[in-house]
Amino acid sequence: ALKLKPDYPEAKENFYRVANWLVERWHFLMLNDRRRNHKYQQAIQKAVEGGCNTVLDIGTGTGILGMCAKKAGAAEVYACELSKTMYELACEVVTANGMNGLIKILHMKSLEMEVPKDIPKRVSLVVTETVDAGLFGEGIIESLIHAWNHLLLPPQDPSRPPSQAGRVIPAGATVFGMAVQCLEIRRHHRLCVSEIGGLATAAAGELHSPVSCSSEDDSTEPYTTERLSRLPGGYTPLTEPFNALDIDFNNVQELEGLCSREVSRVRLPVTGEGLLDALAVWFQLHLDQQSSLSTGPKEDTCWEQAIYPVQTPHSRIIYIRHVQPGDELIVEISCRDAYLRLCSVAVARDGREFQLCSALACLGTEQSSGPRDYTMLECAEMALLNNQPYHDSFRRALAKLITNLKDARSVQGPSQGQGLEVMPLTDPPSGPMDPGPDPFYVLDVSEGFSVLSLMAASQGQVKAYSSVEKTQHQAVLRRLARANGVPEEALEFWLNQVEDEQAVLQRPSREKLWSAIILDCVETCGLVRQKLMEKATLARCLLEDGGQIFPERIVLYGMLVESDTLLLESAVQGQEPTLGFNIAPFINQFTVPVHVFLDLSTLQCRHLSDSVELFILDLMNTNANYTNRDVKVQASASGRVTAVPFWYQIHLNEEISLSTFNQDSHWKQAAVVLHQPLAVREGDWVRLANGKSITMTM
Ligand SMILES: CCc1ccncc1CNCCCCSC[C@H]1O[C@@H](n2ccc3c(N)ncnc32)[C@H](O)[C@@H]1O
Repeated sequence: ALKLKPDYPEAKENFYRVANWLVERWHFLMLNDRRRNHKYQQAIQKAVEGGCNTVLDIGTGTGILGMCAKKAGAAEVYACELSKTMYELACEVVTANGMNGLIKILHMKSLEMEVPKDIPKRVSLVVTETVDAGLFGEGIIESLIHAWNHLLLPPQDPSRPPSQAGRVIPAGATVFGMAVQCLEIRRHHRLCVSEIGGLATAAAGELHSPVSCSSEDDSTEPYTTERLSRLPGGYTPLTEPFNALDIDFNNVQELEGLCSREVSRVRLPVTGEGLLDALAVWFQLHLDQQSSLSTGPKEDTCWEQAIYPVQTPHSRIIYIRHVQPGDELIVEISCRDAYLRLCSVAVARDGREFQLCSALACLGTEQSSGPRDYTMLECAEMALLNNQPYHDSFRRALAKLITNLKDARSVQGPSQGQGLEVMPLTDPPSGPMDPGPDPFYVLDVSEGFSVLSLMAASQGQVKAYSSVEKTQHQAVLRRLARANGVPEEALEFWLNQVEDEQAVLQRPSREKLWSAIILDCVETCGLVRQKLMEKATLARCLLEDGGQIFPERIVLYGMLVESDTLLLESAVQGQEPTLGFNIAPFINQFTVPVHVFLDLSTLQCRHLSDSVELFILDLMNTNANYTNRDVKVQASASGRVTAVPFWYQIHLNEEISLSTFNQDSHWKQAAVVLHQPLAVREGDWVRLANGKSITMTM
């Protein structure tokens, strides 16, 4: 589609989504990390000069480590890469750097490689950086066990010359952990509020995010990742960093023993007072005896840390999770199924131990007894639930609308049917029950878990339709309804009755129209949802007189910033960071101009302008939109504009609006990163021409 109509916005947006998916953002960070590249190059050079002259690069990515080995003088260099996109890219890069035919690149996973099928004989050196923030997440343990058993010469020992011995770079790793208090982490993993939008939340029961060490079901992952140094609101260390694990990649017995190693327990003196929200984990990668790379929160490293949220039964959360100096935190460390698992199992105080989570559960040894006693919400759904201003704004806007409609009715009497024949989705209540005043019909088409329909139903005289689909989530809403005195029949689940989303926007019953339709406009990542305007246009036709869609208007704001951080995450900055190898033009094909999931409040950047209104999406009458309005922005300081971050003011009605850029917001922000930074002097005017997705022409 892009070739046919290059400026077709939808296709462009989809291409960027695909590019984002094909090549992970860390490739840019890694290749721009000149220190990391230089350290690997030094270690490889030393090994090759020390006699390792046959090399295998596992997970070559763009091929940079393989090329280091070749350049260091290795006789034979092999590389393997499991991603097709990266494999093809590595072939181009190696050729462009004059090493075509000198490095044999295989499109396969190292575990499938055999001697002599894929490489003629065992190699004396394996180099790899197949690690993620939790160290083992890219399968390095499994890869190295296989490499030692099938691809590497036997390890160094005095009886053999170095050229006949095998070794690995990195030589090993030291894993550190630290207990932290951090509100930003807490609000993504547990319910922190006892009331939202006028609804008491206790009846919701246990709510957990899908990040947990203890539960067996595969819908969870043991850890999530965060850049601790960039989290809004920061974090408070509750213990000193502790050594969680040491691993020697040159000792295959140790590698094989890792997964069967019994669980180790550490007792950590609590050194700070606060709520125990999570364990943060990072590591030092020892490339060889002399040099190492660290992913710690204090380093000015670009890497994230692994985060193990403390999942404690809500009932016991308060007095146990609040720790203070003098307490001891007991943590279990295990490597079940090749993932590093850390679990805070108990707090020791005055000689007694208070369990945080059932120790057995931490090991997943106890079979999950019966249906789990909690409900799983995505992290973004949990953060939304904790966003009180969001729910209060909706509650006030809904109340205002219902009041206006009641007043209008008392003036003109009950609204007559429009007489239009439509496919009835739910017949109005029939039978002896007193018809009472006609209810107001409210439809919530939010994505994912949303309590807005229940908030509408709790206004009274409202029949609310929720688009919540999962039975577990519907059960939570029903429990909340009962606990908050909302009659059962005031809340219906819509998607169970209709086959497709299009039908969702049909009329509630034979002759009724909707009083309000709640749309979900902005994705958590910071972008407007696709097809929003089409949905709004359809929804508007289904409103009764005086009815409203929420929000009625979205205003997009942006500003000019100078941010090296965003540049380093978006494109390789020339040949210098990549040891002089010509890699940038190849990997930069996958640069995407729009960066999402940003925490703009903590992004290192210089503001080069005030925030300005970029464009308006008027959902109540689409033809009022300025789709390609030009905006002029005046530079408030001199510098290089590298990006235009943007966010939204969501207007529910004339008086009530909420921003997607504030500390309670569950939304992250997005930014357009310029292809070429633009030098500006204070006072310069910059023209931002924006189409559907903001493009920058200056
Ligand atoms: C301080 C390092 C650091 C710390 C914290 N966070 C990130 C980093 C940076 N490292 C990220 C690399 C992570 C991705 S691994 C790099 C490339 O290797 C490929 N692969 C992975 C396993 C594998 C295999 N067995 N056989 C062949 N290919 C394999 C992947 O397809 C990927 O393209």
